[in-house]
Amino acid sequence: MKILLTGVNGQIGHELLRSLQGLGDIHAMDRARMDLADLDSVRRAVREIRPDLIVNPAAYTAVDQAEREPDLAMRINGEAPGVMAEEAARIGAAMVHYSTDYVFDGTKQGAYAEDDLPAPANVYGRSKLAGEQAVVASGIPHLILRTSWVYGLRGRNFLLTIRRLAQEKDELRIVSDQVGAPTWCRTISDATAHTVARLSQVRGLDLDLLRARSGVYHLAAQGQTTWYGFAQTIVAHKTILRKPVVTPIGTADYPLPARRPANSSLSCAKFTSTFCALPQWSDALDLCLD
Ligand SMILES: NC(=O)C1=CN([C@@H]2O[C@H](COP(=O)(O)OP(=O)(O)OC[C@H]3O[C@@H](n4cnc5c(N)ncnc54)[C@H](OP(=O)(O)O)[C@@H]3O)[C@@H](O)[C@H]2O)C=CC1
Ligand SMILES: Cc1cn([C@H]2C[C@H](O)[C@@H](COP(=O)(O)OP(=O)(O)O[C@H]3O[C@@H](C)C(=O)[C@@H](O)[C@H]3O)O2)c(=O)[nH]c1=O
Ligand SMILES: [Mg+2]
Repeated sequence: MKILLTGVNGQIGHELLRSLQGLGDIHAMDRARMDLADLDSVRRAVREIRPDLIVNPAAYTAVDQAEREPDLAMRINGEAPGVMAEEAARIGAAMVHYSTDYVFDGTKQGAYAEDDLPAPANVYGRSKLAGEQAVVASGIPHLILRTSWVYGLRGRNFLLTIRRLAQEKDELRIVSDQVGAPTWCRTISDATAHTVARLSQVRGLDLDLLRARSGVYHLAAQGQTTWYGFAQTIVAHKTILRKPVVTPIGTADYPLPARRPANSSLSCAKFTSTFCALPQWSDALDLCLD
C-alpha cells in the first residue's frame, strides 16, 4: 500500500513516519514538497504519487497567530484537506485526518462525544472544523481523529515550554480553569498505525471495512487535568532538576488573542471500543520524559 504522509516535521507527523513503517511505502511530504497553502501544489502531489491512503497531520497550529491570519489558517486547515479528499475520491484512496478539541466551545459539563455539536471559539478551531467537514463531504472512506493538548520532545508544545521556563524562573503562573487531556504524539501515532493495521488485509487497506468504520473518533490520553496540573506534573518529574513554584491562575489573568475552551475533555469510548486502548495521560507523560 502506498501512503502519502504530510507534515513529517511536525510532532505527530514525525512519529507517524516511525509508527507507519511496515504498513506500506511511505511518501513523506514536507512543506517544500507539498505546500498546503498552495492548493495547486496539494493537487499536483496527490496526482503524482497516487496513494492508496493519505495521512494528514500537517496543519496551521499556531492558535493565537491564527487570529491575525484567518485566511491562511482556513486555506491550510480547511481547504487543503478538502483538496486532498477530492483528489483521493478521483483515485479511490482513503484518508486519515487529524482534528482538535478546539472545535468545541468548552461550555459542556462532562466529556465531549463525537456527536456533540461543534462550536469553535477561535479561528484555529473554525478552520479545523471546516477541514473535517470538507473530508466528510468528499464521501471517501476516512477517519477523522480528534485529539488534544499534544506534546512530545520536539517542536513547539507546552511540555517543552514548561521545561524551558523551569530553568529560567522561580515561579510559573499557569491557568487552572481549562480542563483537558495532554496527549503524547507517540500515543497518537501508535494508535493510528494500530488502527490502519486493523483496517487492512494482507494486500492492503480493506476499503469496505474502512467505509463501514468511517467517521469522527476522539483519540486522546485517558483521564483529565488542567494546564496547571499538567505543569505541576512536569515540574515534579525527576528529569526536571530545577523546581520552580507552580501557581494556579485564572484564564482572565493570562490574556491571549485566541479564546480557549474551558472544557476540552474528549470521551474516547468510541475509539477504544472500536480500535484499541489508550493510556492514562500521566503514564504517557512519564514514559515520554523517562
Ligand atoms: N498540537 C496540538 O496540541 C494539537 C494538534 N492537533 C492536530 O493534530 C495535527 C498535528 O499537530 P502537531 O503535530 O502538533 O502539529 P505541528 O505544529 O507540530 O506540525 C504541523 C506540521 O504541519 C506543517 N505545515 C504547516 N503549514 C504547512 C504548509 N503550508 N504546508 C505544508 N506543511 C505545513 C508544519 O511544517 P513545518 O515543520 O515546515 O512548519 C509541521 O510539520 C494537526 O492537525 C493539529 O491540528 C489536535 C489537537 C492538539
Ligand atoms: C506558557 C504558559 C501558558 N499558559 C496557558 C495559556 C493557555 O491557556 C494554556 C496552553 O497554552 P499553549 O499556548 O501551549 O496551548 P494552545 O496553543 O492553546 O494548545 C492548543 O494547541 C492546539 C494546536 C490544539 O489543537 C489544542 O488541543 C491545544 O493543544 O496554558 C499559562 O497559563 N502560563 C504559561 O506560562
Ligand atoms: Mg500553542
